[in-house]
Amino acid sequence: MADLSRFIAGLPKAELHLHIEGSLEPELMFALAGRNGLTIPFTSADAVRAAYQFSNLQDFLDIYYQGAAVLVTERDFHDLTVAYFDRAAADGVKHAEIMFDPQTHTARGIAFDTVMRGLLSGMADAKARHGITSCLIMSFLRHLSEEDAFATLEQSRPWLSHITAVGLDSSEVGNPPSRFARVFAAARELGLKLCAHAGEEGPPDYVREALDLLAIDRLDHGNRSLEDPVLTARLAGAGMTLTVCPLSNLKLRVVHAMADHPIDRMLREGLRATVNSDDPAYFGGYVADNYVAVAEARGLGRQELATLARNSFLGSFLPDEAVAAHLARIDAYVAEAA
Ligand code: HPA
Ligand SMILES: [Zn+2]
Repeated sequence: MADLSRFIAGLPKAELHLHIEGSLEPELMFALAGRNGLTIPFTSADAVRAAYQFSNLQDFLDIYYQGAAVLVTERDFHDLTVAYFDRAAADGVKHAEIMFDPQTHTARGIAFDTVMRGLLSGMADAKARHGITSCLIMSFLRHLSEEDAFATLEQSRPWLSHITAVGLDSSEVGNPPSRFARVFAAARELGLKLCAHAGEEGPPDYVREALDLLAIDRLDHGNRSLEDPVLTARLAGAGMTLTVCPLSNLKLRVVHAMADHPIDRMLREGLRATVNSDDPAYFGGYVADNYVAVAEARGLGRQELATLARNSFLGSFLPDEAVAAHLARIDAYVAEAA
C-alpha cells in the first residue's frame, strides 16, 4: 500500500469539492479564537477532534457552523486559505475550486468584502508558493430563504469577476433544489457556473430537480442517484461530473463502511466521478487520504486512480487548453510510474 500511497500523492489532481470553512483545523480554531478574544467550548484541539462524531449531515453542520464563528478578520480568512493550500500541495493538488458560505459570515456581521479579500489573498499566495491555480464557488445555504440567497447574490456583484460559480449546500432533506430555481437562473444570467449538493441525503428526485430546475453544470455528491437506473444513465449520458467525497460519506453515514463505497460502481456505470475531501478538518482526511481510503477499501488500481484524477480536470471549470495540459501531465506520470 505504501507504493499506492506514493503513487496517489504524486498523481496530479484537481479538488472540486472543498468547503474552505471545513478545512479549519482545531489548532487554527484555537489560535483564531485567542486572537479574536472569543471563547470556544473545548479545552484542547484533541477535545475538539473527539467531539467530531456525527450520525448524519445535520449533526455535522451544527458543529461546523459553530467552528466557523472564530473567523472574523481578513487575516483569519487568509490564514485559513493558506493552511488549506499548504496541505493540498502535499497531496498533489494542482487546481482547486473552493466553496465558501458567505451567509455563515454575513449573518454574524462579518462584511462580504472581508471574506473575499482574505480568500483571494490566500489564493494568490498559493499560486505564488505552490503554483496551484484556484477559483471560487459561492454557495448558498439552503436552510435559509430564497430572499436571503438573492441578497447574497446582490452583495457579490462587485466581486463577480473573482467568482466562478454558485453552489447550494447545508441541510438537504426538506430543502429541495426547486426552492432556489429563480436565484440559480439569475446567477446563470450573470455568467456564473452552477453547482449544487444533491443526492447526499436527499432522494434521486432532488438530483432530477437540480438537473431540470437549476440546470447545474456539476453535481456535488450525487450518491443516491445510483438508486435510480434511469437517472444514472442520464447523468452518464450527459457527462455530468459528480464530486464524490468518500471520507465525508463515511463520517456522515451516507455509506455504512468504506467497503460499501460505490466509487468503482460509479465508474463502471459510466459516471464521471471524482474524489474530493469536502470538509477535511472534520472528516479525518485531505484529498489524497480520500483516494487512499477508496483504493484500499475497493481495491482500486493505478488505472482507476488515474481515471479519477483525469475526471477531476475534465470536470473542472478550467479552460480546455489548461485541462489538456493537466491530462498530458497525468499520462506522463502514469507512464513513468509503470
Ligand atoms: O457535505 C456537505 N453537505 C451539505 N452542506 C455542507 N456544508 C459543508 N459540507 C457539506
Ligand atoms: Zn460539501
